[in-house]
Amino acid sequence: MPELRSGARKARLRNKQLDDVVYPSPQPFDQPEEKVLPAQNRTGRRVGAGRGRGCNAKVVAEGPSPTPAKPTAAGRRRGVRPIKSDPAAQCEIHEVDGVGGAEEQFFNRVEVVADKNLVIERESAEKPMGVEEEASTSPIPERVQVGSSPVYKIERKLGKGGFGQVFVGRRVTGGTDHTGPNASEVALKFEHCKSKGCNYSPPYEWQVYSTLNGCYGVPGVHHKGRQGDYYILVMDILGPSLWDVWNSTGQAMSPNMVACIAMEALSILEKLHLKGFVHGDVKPENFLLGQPGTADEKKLFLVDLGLASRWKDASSSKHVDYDQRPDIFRGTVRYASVHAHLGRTGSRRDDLESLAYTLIFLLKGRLPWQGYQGDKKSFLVCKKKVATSPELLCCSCPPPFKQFLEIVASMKFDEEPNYPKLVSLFESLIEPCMSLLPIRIDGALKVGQKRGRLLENLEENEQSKKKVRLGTPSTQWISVYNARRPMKQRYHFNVSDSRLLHHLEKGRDDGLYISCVASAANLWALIMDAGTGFSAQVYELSDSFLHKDYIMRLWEKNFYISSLSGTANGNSLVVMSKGTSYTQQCYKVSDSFPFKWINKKWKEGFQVTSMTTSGSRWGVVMSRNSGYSDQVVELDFLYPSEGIHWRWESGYRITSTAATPDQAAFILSLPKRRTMDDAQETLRTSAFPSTHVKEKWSKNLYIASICYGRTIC
Ligand SMILES: Nc1ncnc2c1ncn2[C@@H]1O[C@H](COP(=O)(O)OP(=O)(O)OP(=O)(O)O)[C@@H](O)[C@H]1O
Repeated sequence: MPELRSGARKARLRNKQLDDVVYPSPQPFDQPEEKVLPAQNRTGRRVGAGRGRGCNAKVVAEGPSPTPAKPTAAGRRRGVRPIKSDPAAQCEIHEVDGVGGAEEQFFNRVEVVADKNLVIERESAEKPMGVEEEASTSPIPERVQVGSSPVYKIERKLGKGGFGQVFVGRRVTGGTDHTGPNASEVALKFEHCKSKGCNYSPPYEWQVYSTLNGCYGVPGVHHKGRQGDYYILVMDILGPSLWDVWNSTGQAMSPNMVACIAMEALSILEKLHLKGFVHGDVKPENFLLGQPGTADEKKLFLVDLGLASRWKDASSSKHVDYDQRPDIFRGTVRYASVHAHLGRTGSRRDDLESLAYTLIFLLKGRLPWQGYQGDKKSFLVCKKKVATSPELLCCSCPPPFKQFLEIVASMKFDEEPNYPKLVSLFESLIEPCMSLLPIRIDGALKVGQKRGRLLENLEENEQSKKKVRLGTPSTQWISVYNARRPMKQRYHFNVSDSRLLHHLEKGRDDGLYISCVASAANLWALIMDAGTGFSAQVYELSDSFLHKDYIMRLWEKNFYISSLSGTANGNSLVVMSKGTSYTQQCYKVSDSFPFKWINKKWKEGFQVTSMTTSGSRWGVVMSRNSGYSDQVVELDFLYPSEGIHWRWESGYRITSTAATPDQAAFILSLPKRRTMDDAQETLRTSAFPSTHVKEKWSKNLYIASICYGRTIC
């Protein structure tokens, strides 16, 4: 079966494919990949697309908890008291340090989310609303005249995307050229004014075309305006897309052909980037050749600027700021860069990574992440991309493709691509006789001329220092250290359930409270501090993740979750303390990282104060009055060192960490009050970092957060 995600998907296949071009019988993987649009587009276009399906998240406000068990005398005045893991005894609370919590407060505080079915909304192959439906109610006009344009008669359909339909427009009078304002034939892109991409204002793409008009490799736009219910763009007519060509040439292209495409695509992207834009949706369907039978028939063009965004601020000319919003995905799953999957602000490196996947697809006919279906598609595809080494992805490809991928996949967010060097990688694959080339490489030749030998050696050294994705997942301890005034800190690791009580009692006797807990291989790690500021502490070891009744009961007694950890086999250790600054708390358990929920709670004044995982599930605790003025998330399939460094530079510090066997998440916070010494360091170690901790202590750096899970690839 072809890779179709829904009936809607079928309907959206290009008319061109269905009507005009006769293909060899399709292979299971030969459907063009569908673009996924953000629910909220930073550029303001296509807001709302992709919404409405796939989100089963429920926020359940809980009713009153059962009456708490009466505290035992033994528990009174004790700072730390365990509650047995025996399920029958789970609700028995042995510690109470003054029972408080009026019902009102209790209700105020309770906001438990016990939903386990959160799916990533952006992944759903939701049919963008708009053109298709509107088309039936508002027929495409027979003649078009917008602004000062000549009158065009509408002829055959050239193509259709999620938002636009493109038709041939034949000039009714005059017009003798092939391209330009005086052309006899033009391409007319219709977008319905009610489509989500327009929302009664001209499509965002128009602004980009206006800024780029005349840019090398971008079709010229001659007129635009509204007629009836449609916004219409009049542009140069082009020929088949690389997707069409790939299909008509038996779904494989020669290295010579793909090398020409690589070089010319790079020169087009260079020009586009020079204008301050990134394309945001580089893929075979968006590269078109010139019209057959014209001088441009071997010339490459890049269309569809609907997802373009600025990498360089128009007024300041500075690079836009780094950010990560894991709920925002823009682009096409098959070709999107890993950073785009993870919701990082688009920059030049993303177009290049998408180009690498495009080239490898054209060459090999398949990418290893094709075939995933369903709500977790984007997650699974991204995971596969991270775990596929350039070596593996480019096996059977000539070496330049692997080199290209290695370079672009390890680029920094604000790094300027070395276009001449990238172009030159493919030179060895080009046939020497220019007139026989399947694609014209005029632009690439100009880019290549800039290249100097000296520069080349310099850059090669730089590249060799960079990390390349190895494709080998690894799990490690991630420990975070904060500078602070000297204090007593103690750690225990490889602690079995039965030894927990012993360590905690010993700590309590020495005036230490638990500041962090973590788990590896179903054994616990405990960090105990003298400087927590807590006045009382209880914990519960439970065979569920997380034990709602216990937490609610302790909330009622003015204890708040101060740390927690889950184990791979579904157990959890919840530590609740008095003496925190928190005034309200809520938590959520979810099957995928609950960024949407976190984002919603941020808006309500909550901040993440602890989080953990159990297998692939996440447990996130958020509190009001946490002492942070702002918070951000770094989420990745490996340790996101670059993102963390960007955040550090902006004053954020890691305040929570958690990792599954697939992903690591970091919460970074901006403290309301800056401390004198805000130094922070992180370590990743295969074994518990016992010797490292001692070294850090000698420098007054103390463990602030620790977890075990996915780090590197
Ligand atoms: N200038 C052109 N000349 C010829 N065909 C074109 C031209 N522009 C677009 N097309 C055809 O129309 C199709 C849809 O165009 P385009 O990608 O701009 O629409 P879209 O609705 O923005 O698509 P998407 O859903 O990818 O955002 C293209 O894939 C191509 O086949």
